[in-house]
Amino acid sequence: MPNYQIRKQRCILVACCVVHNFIRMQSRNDTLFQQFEDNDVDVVDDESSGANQEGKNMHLNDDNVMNDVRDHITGSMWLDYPSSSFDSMALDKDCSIVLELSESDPLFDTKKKLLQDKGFNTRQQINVKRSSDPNWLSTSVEVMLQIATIIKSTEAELYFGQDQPMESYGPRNELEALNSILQLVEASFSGVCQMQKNVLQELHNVIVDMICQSSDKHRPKTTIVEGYNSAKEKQLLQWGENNGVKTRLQIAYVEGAGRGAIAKEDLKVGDTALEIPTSLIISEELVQADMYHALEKFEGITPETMLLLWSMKERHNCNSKYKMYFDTLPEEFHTGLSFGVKAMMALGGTMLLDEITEAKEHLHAEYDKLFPALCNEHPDIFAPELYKWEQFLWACELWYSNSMKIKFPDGKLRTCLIPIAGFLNHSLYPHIVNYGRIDAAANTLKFCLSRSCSAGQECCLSYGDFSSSHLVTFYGFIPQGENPYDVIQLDFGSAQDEFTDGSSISNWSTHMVRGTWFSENRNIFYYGLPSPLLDFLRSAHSPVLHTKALLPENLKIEIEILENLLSICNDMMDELGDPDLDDRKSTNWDVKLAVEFKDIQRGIVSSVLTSCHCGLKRVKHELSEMDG
Ligand SMILES: C[S@@+](CC[C@H](N)C(=O)[O-])C[C@H]1O[C@@H](n2cnc3c(N)ncnc32)[C@H](O)[C@@H]1O
Repeated sequence: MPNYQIRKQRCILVACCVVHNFIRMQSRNDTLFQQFEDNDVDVVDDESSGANQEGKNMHLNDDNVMNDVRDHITGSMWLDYPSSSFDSMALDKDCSIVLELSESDPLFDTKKKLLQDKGFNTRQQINVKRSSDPNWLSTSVEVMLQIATIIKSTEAELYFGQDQPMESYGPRNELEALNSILQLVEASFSGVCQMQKNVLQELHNVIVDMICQSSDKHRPKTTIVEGYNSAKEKQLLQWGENNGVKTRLQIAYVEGAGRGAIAKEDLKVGDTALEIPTSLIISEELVQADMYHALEKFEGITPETMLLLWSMKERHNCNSKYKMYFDTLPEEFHTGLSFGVKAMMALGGTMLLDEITEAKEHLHAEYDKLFPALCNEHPDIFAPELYKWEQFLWACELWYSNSMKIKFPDGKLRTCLIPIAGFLNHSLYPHIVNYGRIDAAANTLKFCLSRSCSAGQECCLSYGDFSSSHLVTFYGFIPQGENPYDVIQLDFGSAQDEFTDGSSISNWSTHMVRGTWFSENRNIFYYGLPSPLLDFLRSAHSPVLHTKALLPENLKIEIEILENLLSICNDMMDELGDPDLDDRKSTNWDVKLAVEFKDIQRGIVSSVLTSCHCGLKRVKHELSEMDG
């Protein structure tokens, strides 16, 4: 078990006759993702699990600075591996495509149920054959997309996607699903007859068109700041190119996001925007023998912690191979871990306050385990002036906000810093979603486009399916646009174990809400609210099987559960309080971020309140019609 666990969110006791006198409500943003991503890593590579790595895997070891707050809260930083779910997707001889849900998928049961509900099997063959139907190709792709969307979905996407159109799974999911099908089609070209090749080519074109259409819907505005002096960044690019980096990106200053990578030319789906030789990647191999031997005595110390301590020293080494890289790094990182008192106060009423507080406490405790012991025992290796708390925090912020987990050809996952790739910013509508695997043949790390990027446009990655609270804590920003991963988790305590509803697609162990603007189904029995939550509340009300028939007894239950949810959300709103005008006027980066975060939380809760009110109105109206 990880050594760092976020304390559960403060509880609000909600008077509720429905669930045995009370429901304990907690809201927490990140637990879900921690669970999911940790699983994701295990699925990608069993060999890389801590058990098989003799204490060298940062995910599963106990005493690790970087294993750390971020991982223990929500998994990795830029973790973005192609999921194993599609490993068995294959094109058979008859030119039909087989999509298969991997049994090792951590959400196998939930996805299987959902696939079956939609009339698919976990191994589904789709015939791609010409027919008299003029839409034969797009129809096939639509079917594949439906299956791929489910296979590629995260827990939150499944939770909120139930009883919603497939588009509600979000743009990242859609992009990943389409690209997965595309990769399969591309991989199938060799060894097939010309007729099949023609079909595959047409299929390829249809998928690329769909990706382009989806991209046109989601074009976030980025403003490039003119006149930005990027001498250091240019030098780093030059150094990279001299050492084998191939790039079709240049560095510019992007309003609100610092430096970013801009396409130098039009880039198409599948193009490689950036290619970094493995020899330039900063990974655990760089920790010198003397430092390694001094550190290995610390029980459970991981390669990631060693590397972090290495980077604290290396940044001051004038002869470092990575001097140009270190020179481009900021003197200060503005992540949640550096929030001052005012910003923390501005976060009052949110879970983020607790999360950042605990993250800081954890880092302090980790620092105290290592220092001053290391400086006293090995002053030649750990010069005290390089290992002060502030420098340690700087290094933690560097690794949290700039590292990537990379899978190497030996099958191991390593946490790395990647010069130049470190300029890529995150987007909810990313251009690059699959990265993180060294191409063994080329011995490089490639960043290939999952959607096109025009010359002059910023090219962005997906760092992961992160909530704003995670992004604020470890990266220090809130992304542009509506973040579908901004969820508020509701913990109903023991009531949750007691009232699981067998009729839902899965017995969800956690319940949550997010902005109801993402939802399209506002009918009675749905209200724009997540079905698993409503089903849970209904079962808690009475354990009999509930139907969605418009009957007075059902509508009375609807009124009770909506009033119950209203009460929970009203309490949450009270906790958040009114916006503080002084905070709003503040020009401090951290207070501004805290205010923005709190506004997002208010927006989510307020949307749920509105949905409950509208739902209640409709149900009461329907009931009065029946009575009349
Ligand atoms: C890997 S670095 C990307 C390069 C960074 N912009 C720079 O100037 O060095 C990650 C950091 O970039 C910033 N960043 C990334 N994506 C962002 C976004 N969508 N909006 C605002 N800031 C972003 C955050 O400060 C984050 O900690």
